[in-house]
Amino acid sequence: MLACRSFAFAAPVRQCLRKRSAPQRWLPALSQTQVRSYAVPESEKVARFKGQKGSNGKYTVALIEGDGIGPEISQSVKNIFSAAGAPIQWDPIDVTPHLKDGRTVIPDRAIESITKNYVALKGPLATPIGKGHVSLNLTLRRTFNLFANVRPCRSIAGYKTPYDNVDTVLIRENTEGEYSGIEHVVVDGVVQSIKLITQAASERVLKFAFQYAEDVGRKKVRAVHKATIMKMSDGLFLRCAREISKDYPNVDFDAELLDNTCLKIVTDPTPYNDKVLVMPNLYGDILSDMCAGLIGGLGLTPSGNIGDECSIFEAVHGSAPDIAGKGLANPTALLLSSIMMLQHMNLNEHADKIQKAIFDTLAEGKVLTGDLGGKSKTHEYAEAIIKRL
Ligand SMILES: NC(=O)C1=CN([C@@H]2O[C@H](COP(=O)(O)OP(=O)(O)OC[C@H]3O[C@@H](n4cnc5c(N)ncnc54)[C@H](O)[C@@H]3O)[C@@H](O)[C@H]2O)C=CC1
Ligand SMILES: O=C(O)CCC(=O)C(=O)O
Ligand SMILES: [Mg+2]
Repeated sequence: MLACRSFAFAAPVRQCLRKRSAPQRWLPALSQTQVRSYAVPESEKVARFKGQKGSNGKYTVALIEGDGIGPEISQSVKNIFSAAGAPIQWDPIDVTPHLKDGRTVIPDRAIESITKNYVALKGPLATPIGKGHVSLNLTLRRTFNLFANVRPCRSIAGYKTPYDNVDTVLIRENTEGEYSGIEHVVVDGVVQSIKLITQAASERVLKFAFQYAEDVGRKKVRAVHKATIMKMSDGLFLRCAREISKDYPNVDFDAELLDNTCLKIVTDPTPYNDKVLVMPNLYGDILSDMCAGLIGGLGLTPSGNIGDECSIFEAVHGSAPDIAGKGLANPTALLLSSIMMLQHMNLNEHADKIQKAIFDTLAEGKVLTGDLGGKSKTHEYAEAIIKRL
């Protein structure tokens, strides 16, 4: 099983984060080369990706295909990576849970693969409602201490929505908060669910958010909270944010109440383009789906679950049971997550090449899946991307 994991950056990582002067690849790349990058900061790659190239010149990445539309969209990623000559070999793993000592656990083989390979790409995993096993998505995040969930959301050139220039970055605390899973019946008809907020977990995600803002050249970190109501829990998160902000004099800081953030983003998202939003778990879950709605839906938004020792990349969306098995799914969100993964592994040339083919295909607008108003099947869209490589 996993070794004990630190709740803060280890000292050498901390030094590495402070010393770096970031090559600001994320935003400048947009205007200079039209290659749109979803990179996590350079410091994260240096500090976190420790994978070894195999004797065949390839890196092994654990692959969880997932449920519902998972296998269809994973197939698109595999086909496109293979056509692009990306130096990745997949290690397919099964995370079907079983009971051990009364607890839901993921198979050891899956844990070993992710631990050994440092990175995984994950399709969506369905969670039963109200009963059954705990969310495997949350279990993976907690098992590997993937404390920061980075969820960027950018308008797609050529795809018209009510908003033209959305470019939000949301960082969600990923291990505790409202999703701590501590619930019990007090007496019949009375249930209590505990929102756990700790200083350690708050500080590590806040440090990550400030470092991220500095690395990608965003002006401000904004903490999104509801400390007016949850005075102690969100109050602690906010207090930690104010303290951590003092270590980052080059990044401005402010805070906003969650309900006000929702109102403002859907009214005009552009003022959020120079900010990094950081927040407790549940707020990040909800706001990230809301942001996806601004740019054309969940078929388009990627994410990275980042930890000190390994990272798992996945789309923001779920298993989409309403369209599963019909070839209707848009694989772009998982594809962009795989681009984030390549950038995290410092395989930027491959990331740029695939990313350009994706955005060019979308911009041309001839081969699109149904969610974007097109008529093409998942595999036809993937083939159109492959033709452009
Ligand atoms: N990280 C993960 O693995 C996540 C898993 N889930 C799980 O997924 C299951 C379904 O949840 P829902 O609430 O239905 O959310 P969902 O995200 O699966 O679907 C919401 C809506 O978006 C559409 N959609 C999602 N991804 C799409 C894509 N790639 N292309 C085109 N349309 C897409 C769906 O068809 C549906 O209409 C649940 O069991 C839930 O627990 C939900 C969110 C995240
Ligand atoms: O684990 C789940 O069932 C849902 C997770 C989720 O909504 C998310 O990761 O955004
Ligand atoms: Mg969600």
